[in-house]
Order: sequence, then structure tokens, then C-alpha cells
Amino acid sequence: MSDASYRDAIFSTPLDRVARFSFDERVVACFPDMIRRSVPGYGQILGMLGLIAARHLRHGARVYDLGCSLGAAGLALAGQLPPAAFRYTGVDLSPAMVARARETLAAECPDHAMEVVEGDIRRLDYRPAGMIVLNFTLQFLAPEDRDALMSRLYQALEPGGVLVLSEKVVAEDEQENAWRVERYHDFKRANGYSDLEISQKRTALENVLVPDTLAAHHARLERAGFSRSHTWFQFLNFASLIAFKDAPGAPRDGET
Ligand SMILES: C[S@@+](CC[C@H](N)C(=O)[O-])C[C@H]1O[C@@H](n2cnc3c(N)ncnc32)[C@H](O)[C@@H]1O
Ligand SMILES: O=C(O)C(=O)C[C@]1(C(=O)O)C=C[C@@H](O)C=C1
Repeated sequence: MSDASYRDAIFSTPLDRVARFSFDERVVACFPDMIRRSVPGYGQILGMLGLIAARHLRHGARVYDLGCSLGAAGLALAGQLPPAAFRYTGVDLSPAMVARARETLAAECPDHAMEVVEGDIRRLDYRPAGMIVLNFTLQFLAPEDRDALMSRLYQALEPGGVLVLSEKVVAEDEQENAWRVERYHDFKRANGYSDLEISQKRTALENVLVPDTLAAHHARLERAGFSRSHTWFQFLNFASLIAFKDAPGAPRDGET
């Protein structure tokens, strides 16, 4: 991203009381640095979106990016696809994120159709879409709201459309989970975060970011109506899934 982004130092000094994590002005100011240093594989996941769209998106169809933050997925798509290939709608609840995303997208990809809507993805009036991206957003919704959202997204997708779901995940096996989380903390240390930053951020995210298992994600996608989903990317405790809404009579992906 070309924007003026500060280095994330939010949890670098000892805090008397660690507040619940929120996407406020301070987080927005350092968000590109924070997410790049905190999410293993973030850049690779973004880099694949254009390739997935080139393969699965109907020409000119809408792409929703739900919980778009600064519009990174929109920027990635615009960098890989011509303007006529898609219309982008980013949605985010945080006014500070939305303001910055609008500025960035207008400056960086003026020829593409890019809009950013401020709103709650649980209540949005969805228009038909060819692709829906949820990159590290579902994990911030209350668990009891996740099924209803996924069903609405399934309804909004055109037949032949795809949903990309990237999340922090928890492993079913306790030891496997502990190993992944420990190596994740090593990953953060290697990216310049101190033990204090790692521990205070962990406290701030408790009961705010509630991860599911991969099995729970696949089961939810199936309940929502998706005939197939698979995990296409995993790096420690972060993963990305793709779910397909079959077009009636169309050959299944991988059978072409
Ligand atoms: C980890 S960030 C997403 C990162 C972003 N997708 C990217 O790839 O850079 C999660 C975002 O979800 C947004 N969010 C959380 N709950 C939301 C909701 N109910 N409706 C809309 N946005 C929401 C937050 O404001 C935040 O910007
Ligand atoms: O730092 C962590 O522990 C994270 O889980 C990273 C994570 C995420 O996965 O959404 C958490 C909050 C920030 O929005 C950026 C990244």
C-alpha cells in the first residue's frame, strides 16, 4: 500500500488495563503494518484473489469485500484485473477505516469501479455478486451471528459464484493447537513484536476475536447451502477457504 502507514506500537508500553481491541483511529493509522506483521500469509492470500477471480468471476460481476478495512483486497484485484472485469464494493463498520479506504482506492485505482460502504455486514441489503471475500472478518462477529450471515451471503451469490473466507483458526487437537500458537508467537517475534506486545494484544483480542476450527467453518458453509468448500491455504493458525455455489448443470471445479 502506498499510504502513510505508521509502525504498529499500540501494545508496546505496559498498560494498566488492556482495553478490548477495536478498529479505532489508532489501529487505522498503523493497520497495514499491523496486519502484515501479524497475519502469516496475508500478502499471499491477497495475491491469489485476482487469480481466483480470473478463473471464477463472471466478467463485470460485483465483488463484495466484507470487513474491507483499508480496501486491500480491492487494491489487489484492481492491480491484477482490468476495470471492466469487476465492480468492487467494500463494506466496513469502522468509519475511520471507511474514510481511509475511500481515499486510497480513489487515488490508487481511479479507472476501476470501486465503492466503499459504511455498514454492518450482518444487516446489509446485498445485491447479486459473483465473488464475496471475507478476509479475517467473520472471526470478529459474535459466534451466534455467523450462520445467519453465511446463509445471506449464499443467497446473494450468483450461481457459479465463489466465497473466499480467510480466518485465524483453532486446531481441534490441543497439542497441535499449542504448537501452532507458540510458533505463531515466534513468527510475531521474528517480525519485531516484543513479548509484552504479543501478550497485551492477546488480552485485547480475548472474546473479541473468537476463532472456529476448520471443520466448523466447512460445516457452516455446508449448512448455508454451499455444495463444496475446501481449504486452499494454511500457514500456522491462519487459513483461507473457498466455497462454491454451483451453477445448475455446470461441471464441478476440477472436472473441467
Ligand atoms: C482484520 S480486519 C479485516 C482486514 C481486511 N479484510 C484486509 O484484508 O486487510 C476486520 C475488519 O472487519 C470490520 N468489521 C468487524 N465487524 C464488522 C461488521 N459487523 N460489519 C462490517 N465490518 C466489520 C472491522 O472494522 C475491521 O476493519
Ligand atoms: O495479532 C493477532 O493475534 C491476530 O490475530 C491478527 C489480527 C487478525 O487476525 O485479524 C488481529 C487484529 C488485527 O486486525 C490484525 C490482525
